[in-house]
Amino acid sequence: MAVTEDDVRRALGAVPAPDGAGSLAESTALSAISISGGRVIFAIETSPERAGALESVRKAAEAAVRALPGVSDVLVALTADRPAGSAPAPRPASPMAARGGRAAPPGATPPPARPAGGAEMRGAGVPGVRHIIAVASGKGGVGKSTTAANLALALKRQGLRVGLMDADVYGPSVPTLFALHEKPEVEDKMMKPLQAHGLKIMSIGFLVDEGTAMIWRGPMVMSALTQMLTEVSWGELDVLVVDMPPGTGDAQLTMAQRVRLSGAVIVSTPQDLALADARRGVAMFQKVDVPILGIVENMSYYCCPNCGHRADLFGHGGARAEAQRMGAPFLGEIPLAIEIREGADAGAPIVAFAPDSEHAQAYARIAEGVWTRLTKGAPGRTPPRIVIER
Ligand SMILES: Nc1ncnc2c1ncn2[C@@H]1O[C@H](COP(=O)(O)OP(=O)(O)OP(=O)(O)O)[C@@H](O)[C@H]1O
Repeated sequence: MAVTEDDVRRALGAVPAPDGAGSLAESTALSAISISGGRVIFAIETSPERAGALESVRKAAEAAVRALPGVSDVLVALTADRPAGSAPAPRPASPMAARGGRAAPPGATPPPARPAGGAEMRGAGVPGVRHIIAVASGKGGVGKSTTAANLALALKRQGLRVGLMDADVYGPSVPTLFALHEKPEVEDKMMKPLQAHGLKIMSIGFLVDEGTAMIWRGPMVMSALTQMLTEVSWGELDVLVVDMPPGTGDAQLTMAQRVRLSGAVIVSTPQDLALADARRGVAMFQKVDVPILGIVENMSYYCCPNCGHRADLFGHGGARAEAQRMGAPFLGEIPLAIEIREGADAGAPIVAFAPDSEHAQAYARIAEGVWTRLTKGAPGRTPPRIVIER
C-alpha cells in the first residue's frame, strides 16, 4: 500500500511539537513532506542553538513514520535557515563546544573553524573524505555540470580517489552525464554511491522523481544535501567534487556555509553578463571564507572540427581578465566543442571517452591546478575533518 502525506501527518500527530505545544503535525516547524515511492523526506525547522535539544524529536518523528506500512526509508533533518541577508552566525569559540562537547577520535586533526553554524550539518564532515570542493556558477547553463564531471574524471586520472556529488537539486544533470539511472542500494542505513569510470557518484536525480526537487523549499534542499553527504558510504576519497545548484541566492550561500568546503571552482562563459554573475559567485564564497581555487572559462572559443578554424564567439578571454581583476586564480579555458556536448549527452564525458584528446587535456590541466591549490594553497585551512554524531 502506497504511503500518503495524510498517513505521515497522522503519524506525526503522536510526536510532540518542538516548542512542546501540540504535535509536530500541527507545528509550523514541520516543512513540506516529500514522498517518492516508499521514501519519505521532511525537515523540522529550528534555530542552531536548539538543534541539539531537538534531536529526540527528530528521532521520534523518524521512528513514527518508519513504522507506517509502505514506508521503506525515512529522512528527517533538523534545519536552521538564517533569514536571507542576515549575517553569518559567529564562529564557535571551539568546534568541540559547538558539537556539544562530543569527543573527536584520538589522533584526529583539529577541526577547522566553520564559517557559520548550520545545526543539521554539524556531522557534515564526511568520514574518509579529504577535500570537498564546490563547482559553482553565477547562473545556469554555463556548463557547470559538464565541467564538474570532467574535472572529477581528470582528478581520477591523476590517480586520486574521487567522488562526484550532484547537488544541483533544481536540475540534476549527472544521471544523464553518466547514463546512470538506477536507485542506489542501501546497506546498514547508508546509501551506496553508484560507480562510473572509477568515480563514486551520487545525485539527487537518483533519489527522487524528476521534478520533485524543483518544488522543494530551502529546508528540503538542505535535508537532501545533508543526506547525500552524511548518509552515503563515500569511503576513502581524496576529493569529493560537488556540483552546486546554479546561482548565488540564499540556498547556495547556505550550502556554501554549511558544507565544509576546501575551495570553490567558478565556471563562467566569457560574456559580460555571465562574468558579472561569476563575480557574484566569487563574492559569495569569499563572504563565507571559502577559498576560490580558480575560475574556468567554458565555451571559451569555438574550434571548427572540419577546418580547424577558431572563432571567439563570445569574446574569449573575459574570464581570465576578470579573474585577474578579482585576484582569483585562472584555471583554464575549455572550448565550445561538439565532442564535449556529445559526450555529455551520451553518458560518457569527454575525459572518459577520449582521455587523450586535446579537450580532455584542457580538463587535465585544470585538474592539476585544482589539486595543486588544494594541497599547497590556502594556508591556514585544514582539510575537512570527521566527527561522527550518531
Ligand atoms: N565546452 C562545451 N562545449 C560544448 N557544449 C558544452 C560545453 N559545456 C557544456 N556544454 C553543453 O551545454 C549544455 C549545458 O551544460 P551543463 O548542463 O553542464 O550546464 P550547467 O551550467 O550545469 O547548467 P544548469 O545549471 O542548468 O544545470 C549541455 O548540453 C552541455 O552538453
